[in-house]
Amino acid sequence: MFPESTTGPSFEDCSATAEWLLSQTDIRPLVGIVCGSGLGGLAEMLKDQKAFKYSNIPNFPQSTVHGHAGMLVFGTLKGKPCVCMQGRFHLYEGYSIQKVTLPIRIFKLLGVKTVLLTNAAGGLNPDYKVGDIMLIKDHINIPGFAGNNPLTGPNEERFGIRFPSMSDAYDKELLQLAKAVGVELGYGDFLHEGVYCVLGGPSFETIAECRMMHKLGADAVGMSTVHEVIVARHCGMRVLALSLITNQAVMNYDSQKKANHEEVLETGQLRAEQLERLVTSMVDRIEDHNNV
Ligand SMILES: O=P(O)(O)O[C@H]1O[C@H](CO)[C@@H](O)[C@H]1O
Ligand code: HPA
Repeated sequence: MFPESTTGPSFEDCSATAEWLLSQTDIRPLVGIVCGSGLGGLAEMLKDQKAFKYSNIPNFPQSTVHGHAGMLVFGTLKGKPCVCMQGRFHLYEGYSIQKVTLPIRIFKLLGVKTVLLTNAAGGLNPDYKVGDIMLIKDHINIPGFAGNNPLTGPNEERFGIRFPSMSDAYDKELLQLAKAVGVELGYGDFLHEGVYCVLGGPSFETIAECRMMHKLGADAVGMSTVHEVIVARHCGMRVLALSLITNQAVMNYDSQKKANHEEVLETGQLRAEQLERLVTSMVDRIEDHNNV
């Protein structure tokens, strides 16, 4: 038997939430978007909006972090039906990892084929500058090393298999497309492809931890996204994820700099428009199919 804390919301709970949402709107989303810290402006790009406060959605957790509005917005982007989480959940908010990733399973049950995830992240790669965009090509799941994986517990076969691969987590076709679209938009000088490392938070990293992650091959660090990617891939949705480098991780003992959430939100505002353009152009160009 699995302990209660590792079972998470049931398939029936997820279905009930999806059915409730589908009964409230005619939009049948093919693309699901998750907005990172300070990046919620993306949701405003949706046309013909139908928005739900998280507090009004059955079984949904509540957003508790500044910069995460707590609204689920349905609408169209470039004519394509989308659903957008204006605010995500994080482990450090105290939710179980299954609850943190519940909306991704709801996306699946709503009919979503492709998930576009955004986040704010600290740059570990010395070549990255504040305001750069990193397309995520791979991840390092530090909580996962210690057994904190969203697929822990009995496997729900209706979503996916017990042991999903993660070597193909980030869709290569979408990555190529995002690079091409980024260059077309003139973002070539501040667009990278790199590895995202997730930590539990909410405390920011020590200098030694930043040095360790960089040595392990990580280019950016954050406290989200990876759990969502694992759940999205488990149920066969395609994934594109990108980080806005909102601050440079402190790697040097001589530095007076300290990571802080205000800087994260400020950088989000500075680059919001460019990020919105990139995501909108991607939505316009992606083809809607699964990639299991
Ligand atoms: O990953 P998102 O949700 O963008 O948020 C990032 O910003 C917060 C820290 O400032 C952390 O929650 C980190 O994960
Ligand atoms: N560390 C962890 N998470 C973050 C950071 C960071 O430096 N910046 C934005 N989210």
